Amino acid sequence: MATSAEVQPPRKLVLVVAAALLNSEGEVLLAQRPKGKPMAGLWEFPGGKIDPGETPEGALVRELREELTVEVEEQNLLPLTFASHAYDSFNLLMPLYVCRDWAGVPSGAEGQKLAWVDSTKLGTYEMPAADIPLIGPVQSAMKEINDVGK
Ligand SMILES: Nc1nc2c([nH]c(=O)n2[C@H]2C[C@H](O)[C@@H](COP(=O)(O)OP(=O)(O)OP(=O)(O)O)O2)c(=O)[nH]1
Repeated sequence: MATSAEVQPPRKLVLVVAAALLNSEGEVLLAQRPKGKPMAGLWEFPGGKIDPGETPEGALVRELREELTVEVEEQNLLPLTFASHAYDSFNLLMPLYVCRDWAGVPSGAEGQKLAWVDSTKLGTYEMPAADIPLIGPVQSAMKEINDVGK
């Protein structure tokens, strides 16, 4: 006999897209999830859900404009890695892009705090569980870019 736990509907797959914005100081931008949102207070890579019919890159350009007031060209979004994580209520799939070129100065248009973080401090910010495996690849990308700049 099946128990109620066994007949839970399958968790839905939520597609989110995010960016590691890297500045000329060799830092990456993190945004703090605002109060009232799930996972409020945690630090994340800017981005958001992909709307129906959008490409991931199109969604990311839109999200960066809405959240940070910066303009990014799709050609400046370079795929880095992805997060795949089973949260309690949904499965997250989130491609992560590196972006080093944008127009404007990032500001938290939705009231979110922003932090430019150097590679050694990245692990000290509390992030969503899905983001933990992203820290290593982002640090490697930062190191590679900073080494080339020396
Ligand atoms: N942007 C972003 N979202 C992340 C990260 N890590 C992570 O688990 N998430 C999760 C948190 C949310 O459940 C989901 C993003 O959804 P969201 O609610 O912020 O997206 P959205 O901007 O479309 O917001 P909304 O329209 O639903 O208010 O992905 C990350 O690094 N960046």
